[in-house]
Amino acid sequence: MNLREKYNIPANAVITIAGTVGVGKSTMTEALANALNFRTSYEKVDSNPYLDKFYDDFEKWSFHLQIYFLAERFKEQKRIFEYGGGFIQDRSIYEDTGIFAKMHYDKGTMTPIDYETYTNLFDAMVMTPYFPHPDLLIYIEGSVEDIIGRIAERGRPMEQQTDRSYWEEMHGRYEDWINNFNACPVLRLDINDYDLLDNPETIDVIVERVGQFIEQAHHLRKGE
Ligand SMILES: Nc1ncnc2c1ncn2[C@@H]1O[C@H](COP(=O)(O)OP(=O)(O)O)[C@@H](O)[C@H]1O
Ligand SMILES: Nc1ncnc2c1ncn2[C@H]1C[C@H](O)[C@@H](COP(=O)(O)O)O1
Repeated sequence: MNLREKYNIPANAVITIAGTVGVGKSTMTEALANALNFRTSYEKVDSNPYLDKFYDDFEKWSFHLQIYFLAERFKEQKRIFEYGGGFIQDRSIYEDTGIFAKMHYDKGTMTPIDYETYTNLFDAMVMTPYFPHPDLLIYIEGSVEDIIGRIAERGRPMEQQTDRSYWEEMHGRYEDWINNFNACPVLRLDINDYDLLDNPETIDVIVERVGQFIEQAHHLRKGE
């Protein structure tokens, strides 16, 4: 019996991994997908034609980048649907609007008109009964110090040149966002409670928690 069957995780489940930049989403996506024998949906960074430009000039490129991400994530959503689920998704579509677009609008690096156009498009595409929400969102959290340390260690040049206050602001926004998030069930994981790099077997405990959580959420939905 494989891990997925052992912990009763449906073969068509869709699990999305959320959390601030550098917290460990891609690492978790890979480990969980391997453990469950699921497909992955990664956020591609190297082939993104706007990301470098955006980090150089937020005001000029924030709208273009959000539209690009929305299109990419929607294409991925379609792919997941076509396969009939069984996916681990690196970052949720909800963070694009709830964190990034809103933060740039609030900070004045996205104009009110652009923000309105973007949110109208987002709501028309995503916030409808026709858009399937994930079965579970795994939210990874950690201290701002640890996360900034990981961003530095990973060393993407565009992120290195970005002021520390950007990551601090984002970290605070994530806490508020997740406390009010209700589009699907949420399992919270603290980065101090597991270590996929030095102890890859800790994924077993995470899979067990995912199984229990999906089962619980299922019973809650049925009112049992
Ligand atoms: N458990 C861990 N312990 C220490 N470093 C980690 C751990 N998980 C991920 N990292 C490191 O943190 C950095 C960011 O991880 P990554 O998975 O790329 O984050 P994200 O996808 O959330 O931006 C990478 O350098 C990665 O190797
Ligand atoms: N919607 C977004 N707006 C601005 N920047 C974004 C958005 N989604 C992702 N990003 C950036 C943040 C990071 O620099 C890279 C990749 O994110 P990561 O959390 O490391 O997977 O893209």
